[in-house]
Amino acid sequence: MTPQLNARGDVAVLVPAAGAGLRLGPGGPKALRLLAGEPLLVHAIRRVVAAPSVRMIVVAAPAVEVGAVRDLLAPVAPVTVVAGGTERQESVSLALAAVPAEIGIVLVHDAARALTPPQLIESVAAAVRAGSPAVIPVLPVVDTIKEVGPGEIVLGTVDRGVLRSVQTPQGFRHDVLAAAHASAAGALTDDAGLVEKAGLPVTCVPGSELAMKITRPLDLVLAEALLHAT
Ligand SMILES: Nc1ccn([C@@H]2O[C@H](COP(=O)(O)OP(=O)(O)OP(=O)(O)O)[C@@H](O)[C@H]2O)c(=O)n1
Ligand SMILES: C[C@](O)(CO)[C@H](O)COP(=O)(O)O
Repeated sequence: MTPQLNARGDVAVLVPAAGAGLRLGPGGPKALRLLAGEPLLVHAIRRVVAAPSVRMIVVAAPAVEVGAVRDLLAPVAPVTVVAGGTERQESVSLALAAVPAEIGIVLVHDAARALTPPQLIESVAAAVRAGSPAVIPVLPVVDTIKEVGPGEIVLGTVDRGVLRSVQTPQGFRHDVLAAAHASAAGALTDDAGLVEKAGLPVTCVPGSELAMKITRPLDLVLAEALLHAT
């Protein structure tokens, strides 16, 4: 039986999944690439549907794959599938348009972070519910970070104590995310960046190693190992 969403939940999760996956190399859209025999998107959605607050899931799929993605996800969860855009930001905007006004909290979650645990989805949603207009999960930066100039000459060492590596799901009050996307000028790599530009506070909560983004070929190998270790 298909797992059901919580009709009393207060959270919609937008899942941008329309990217090409160029950094992963040839093999088709990244969200449909296989991890332990199943598409990354299936792994991601299975974890989203297991989060008790989630009432609605909207997937932005590659335009030519919308029908196939509907069929793929039908046994996994009740999802709305829309065609994504050429940039991640456009895919998120198109998915957001499908969310009814009465859902108060909207999370944006990369299909590429396929192993993100349901608990992280809940902790981001809880922080928005507690009053933060925008919430991001973060991890400390573990490498020494250098600023470099022309000719790859080091200009200086950045204080990594003030840096964070940012993950998804990123959580927002619905009105805040809608306003940020409506006034977005120029593409940014994450949704919280749009809210920062609007001058609103963005709150950090602890992220998860399992929410790693599958970006390059080695990440698929690591994800497969993590899948078997958890
Ligand atoms: N036009 C786009 C671009 C990206 N994404 C989604 O945004 C998430 C984060 O993007 P990234 O990991 O960079 O994926 P790709 O854009 O596919 O990767 P690449 O830059 O290597 O092509 C992914 O789930 C991806 O499918 C999207 O929905 N629409
Ligand atoms: C949203 C994101 O996953 C947060 O780390 C990231 O910014 C996506 O960036 P990408 O360049 O599209 O991979």
